[in-house]
Amino acid sequence: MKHLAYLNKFFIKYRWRLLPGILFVVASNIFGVLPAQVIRVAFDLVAENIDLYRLYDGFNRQQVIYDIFGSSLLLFGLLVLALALIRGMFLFFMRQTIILMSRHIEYDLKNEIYSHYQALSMAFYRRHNTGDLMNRVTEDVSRVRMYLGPGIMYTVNTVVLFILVIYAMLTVNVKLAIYSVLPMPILAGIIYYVNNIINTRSEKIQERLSSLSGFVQETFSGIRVVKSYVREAFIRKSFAAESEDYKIHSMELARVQALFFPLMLLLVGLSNVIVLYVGGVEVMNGNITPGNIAEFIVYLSQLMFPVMALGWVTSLIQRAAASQKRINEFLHEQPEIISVNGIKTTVKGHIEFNKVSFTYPETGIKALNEVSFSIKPGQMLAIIGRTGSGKSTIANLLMRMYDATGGEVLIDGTPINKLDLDTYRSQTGFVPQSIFLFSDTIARNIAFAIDVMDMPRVEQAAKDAAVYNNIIELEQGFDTMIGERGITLSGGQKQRVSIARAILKHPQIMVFDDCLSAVDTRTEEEILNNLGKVMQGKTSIIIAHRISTIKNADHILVLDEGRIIEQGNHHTLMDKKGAYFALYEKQLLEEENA
Ligand SMILES: Nc1ncnc2c1ncn2[C@@H]1O[C@H](COP(=O)(O)OP(=O)(O)OP(=O)(O)O)[C@@H](O)[C@H]1O
Repeated sequence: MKHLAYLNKFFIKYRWRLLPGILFVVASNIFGVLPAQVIRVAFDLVAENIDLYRLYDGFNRQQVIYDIFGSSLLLFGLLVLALALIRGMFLFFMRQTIILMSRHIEYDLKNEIYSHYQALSMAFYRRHNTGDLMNRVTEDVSRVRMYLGPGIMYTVNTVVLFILVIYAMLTVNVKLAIYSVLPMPILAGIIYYVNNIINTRSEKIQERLSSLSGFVQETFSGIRVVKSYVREAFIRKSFAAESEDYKIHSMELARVQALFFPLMLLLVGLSNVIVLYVGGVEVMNGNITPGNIAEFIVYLSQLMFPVMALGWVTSLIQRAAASQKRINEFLHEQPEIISVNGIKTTVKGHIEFNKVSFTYPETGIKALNEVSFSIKPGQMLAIIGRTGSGKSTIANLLMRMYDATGGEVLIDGTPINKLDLDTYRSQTGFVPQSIFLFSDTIARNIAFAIDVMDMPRVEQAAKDAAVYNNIIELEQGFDTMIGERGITLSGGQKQRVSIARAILKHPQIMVFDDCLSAVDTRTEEEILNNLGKVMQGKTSIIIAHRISTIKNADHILVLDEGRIIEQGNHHTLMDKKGAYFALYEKQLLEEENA
């Protein structure tokens, strides 16, 4: 329950919805209880008047008595109707305040979680899968809303109705009141017990559903692999097995649910029988009137819902508490990458790595080991090395996706973690190794860094990235949808759109992480030439596998197992006749053979 205390701030924020809401609940219940008393009076009136009517049998007056009797019954009928209408009005306002409040809080909570997610660092995203992140912002928030809306509404409703009805019962006849509410605690207990079973089973179903949708999502994302390996039948079988599991759990739930209502009706029926029997005896003893029995039956029917709600709301609150616990776990996660009072400055582009080491927190893999180098504004740094040698890790540290675990990364002489994160990142451009494009138009993908679309800038960026001609050849040009809802670009086109997206920013520091691998050498040369112009006076870091890509760089680092094994420019490295030279020879040979 303590986890739900987190939501109290929202109750304060929306107090002017909650407080009137509670008043409306009370008012609707008062008008819900009153009709029972009107019915009792009407019932007794009928009993009395029938006797009176018979007494005047054969007299002229009998018709007058009949008329008075008829019109007073009509009056009672109208009174019951009016009370029901007033109750209905308050019920409407009750929902309009409390349920609407829960929707407002749901909206606030979702936004709060989402923006917190955005503040969290890469390591957090590595630790948790996307399904989990999505579930907490959708499923868990929905459960919490059930507590905020129906949970609170029915709890107040139950308490108020209980007090009013039990009080009304006790004022009529204590003995009858005790007898008729006797089965109620049993009813509430059973409902609570059955509800818990239902919830545990629902939870299992939910888990199965998540795993089923995860399975479907993955197999459709990888549909090309599935088809090319002719694994459709195998995947279908796995899907059927997952569905079977889901079906079994759903059927188990349906069995319990099927028992639920008959059991409840049995206990309610039992209460009615007790009222009729004990009430009948009391009427015969002259302690109560037959109208009181009718009144009691109405009370009992009114109590039925709160008793049901009691069990339901209890388990609903338990589930909401479990969900809020999960939400709080994420909300209390602190971003590892922070910049408190960071320096907001214009970056010139002087980069220095001073004995930088880095170990990935998730795996404990030491990806960089005392790496030192320096590069001045306007220069191009190239990084080459075997796969897994730590090249992308340098890019990650430069973009401050992670902080170095040893040594220092300095930007214009200032430690990178002293700079304001957003200001710094807004002056850097990054083209990641695994290209990610949004399911949107090409233009909007390229213009991702800016708030207002600027077509001339988009077109220029596309030209610089040597993808302009490919785009205008498409039927809808820059307005062509790409991604899941649109066309599929080739690997090289995707890389170039991604480069255009970074170029458009005109950043002071640009990092290209192996993003020319799917581009042919001629186009690569064109892009590098354009970059030379765009990045004049700015710093670029190019990670590559081909020497042809980097041979014109001002400084080249050769990495191996997280260490720099050679550095210099193309000529000095060639003269060394070391690892770089060997790689060059090897690639030259491969090219000749090709
Ligand atoms: N996010 C991560 N979490 C844990 N370990 C990682 C992560 N990213 C990389 N590594 C590990 O760190 C080491 C260096 O990886 P890195 O991606 O920097 O190599 P790379 O030189 O860029 O390789 P490639 O040329 O194949 O892209 C590898 O052993 C890799 O398994």
